[in-house]
Amino acid sequence: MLPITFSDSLDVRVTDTSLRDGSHHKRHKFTLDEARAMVSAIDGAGVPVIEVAHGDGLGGSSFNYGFSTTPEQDLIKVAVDTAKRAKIAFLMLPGVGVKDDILIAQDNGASICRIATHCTEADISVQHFGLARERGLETVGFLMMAHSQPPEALAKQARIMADAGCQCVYVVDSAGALVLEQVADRVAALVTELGTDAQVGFHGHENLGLGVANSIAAARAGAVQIDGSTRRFGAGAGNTPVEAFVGVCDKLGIRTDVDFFAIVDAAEDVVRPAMPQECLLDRMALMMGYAGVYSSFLRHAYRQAERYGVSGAQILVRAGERKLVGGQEDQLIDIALELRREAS
Ligand SMILES: C[C@H](O)CC(=O)C(=O)O
Ligand SMILES: [Mn+2]
Repeated sequence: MLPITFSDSLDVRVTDTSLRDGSHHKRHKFTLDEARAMVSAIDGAGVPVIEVAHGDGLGGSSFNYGFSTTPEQDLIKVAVDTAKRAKIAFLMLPGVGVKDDILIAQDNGASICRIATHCTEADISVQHFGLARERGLETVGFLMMAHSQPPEALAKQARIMADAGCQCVYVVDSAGALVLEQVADRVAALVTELGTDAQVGFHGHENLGLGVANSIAAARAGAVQIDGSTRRFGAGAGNTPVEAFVGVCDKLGIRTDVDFFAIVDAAEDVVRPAMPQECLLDRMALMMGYAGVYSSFLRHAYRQAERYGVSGAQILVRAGERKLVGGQEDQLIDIALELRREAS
């Protein structure tokens, strides 16, 4: 018996993460009005879960990651007040946020606690899952940069999260670097390891243009929770576009409970106007997918490239060579200085 139950009309539960992963693309500048409008439209289209937080999770508003225009807890409160059906989720990275942030988010009405760690460090999430379950929150675990580990290694990390109280462990393709079978193999390894102890989810990025295809591969391999962002509003080239994913699911007979026409309208009329620009599959984003670089480094790489007069694409390629992980944003400065030295 799986610990989370969905309605009978659902094969895959979609989580829209545009108000969290999109925060990277918007440099954490969401306003309360934008959050209200987006939640109203996305919830109205039937998306069952909406994630809201700073791009780097609760507590992310900082010099290293970028300061938020609106405190994330205020965004959560507005999302909870606006949503008629959707559950509101939040993300937290142990060390970026602290346990009190979880309690405040719950007081503000959020009901799903998503804890993210680098995919070799699930053990730092144990106390957070314990607290969340003790408080009656639904729990999700994120194994970030999942391309960097083979399926068996990821499955072992997923076991740590599940044993700590995580109800669904996600394969998180933070770099948009995984290709079809590589997603399916990782999801299948987690499904085998976790059995009925926890569900498996997938979070994709579009850096190689594979968000929808990879998400379908994940669903076919047994993932029952899939993330996307309406209009691809996310880091790098963006996330799996919810509206395209829902359309493809309709055609394949995979039930999501999301109304295709309503989510297409939401993407065009409400979400796009809140975006600073479209999320592009351009040179920089492609480098990230190809070199396996954390998608949220994109805006930081743009900034350092401009500041030091060097190639942003080269910064990203070197970040991939160095196998940088989330939290090492400051090393992009070192790389930019190195490139400038080499050019002089
Ligand atoms: C904190 C990251 O942005 C989480 C995420 O969405 C990813 O790794 O991808
Ligand atoms: Mn992401």
